[in-house]
Amino acid sequence: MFSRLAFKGFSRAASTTTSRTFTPSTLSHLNHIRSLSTQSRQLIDNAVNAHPIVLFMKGKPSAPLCGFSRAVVQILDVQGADPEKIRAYDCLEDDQLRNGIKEYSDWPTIPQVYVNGDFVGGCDILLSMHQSGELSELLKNKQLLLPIAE
Ligand SMILES: N[C@@H](CCC(=O)N[C@@H](CS)C(=O)NCC(=O)O)C(=O)O
Ligand code: FES
Repeated sequence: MFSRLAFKGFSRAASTTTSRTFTPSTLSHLNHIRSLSTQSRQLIDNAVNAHPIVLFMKGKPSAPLCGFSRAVVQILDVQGADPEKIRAYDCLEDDQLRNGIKEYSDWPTIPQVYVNGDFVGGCDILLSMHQSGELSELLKNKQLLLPIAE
């Protein structure tokens, strides 16, 4: 079974400002936004690097709430990825994470898969890598397979 951890600790940053004129006070407001964004980035960075395989998805691995997320869970399962080495985050539980992860990776959608801190891709890329054998090679090289699947 995959483990799941709700992503806590995000501070809510305003995404827009209605002011069109940059006064010292609005600039200070923007700095505030930037610092919160940096904080969010750091939290995501910590999460991405805390486990060999990190999956940002909708729902839980045991109960995905979107077909794309379900497909990625199934691909990792079929590949024989070691569940102990996977940490999944439910982006539907945290809007800051749902938006922040897209900014972090510069990738517009969920699911997102990271291996050893590197962004690998979403559903289409994982599926393509699965079919080509590239995913198998990656997981094998990084020693992320269950012993029986090696
Ligand atoms: N082609 C994408 C499919 C994933 C996708 O389109 N996700 C959408 C719908 S679940 C998404 O994340 N939209 C933004 C959102 O819901 O925040 C992939 O390869 O991963
Ligand atoms: S939640 Fe509708 S396509 Fe993913």
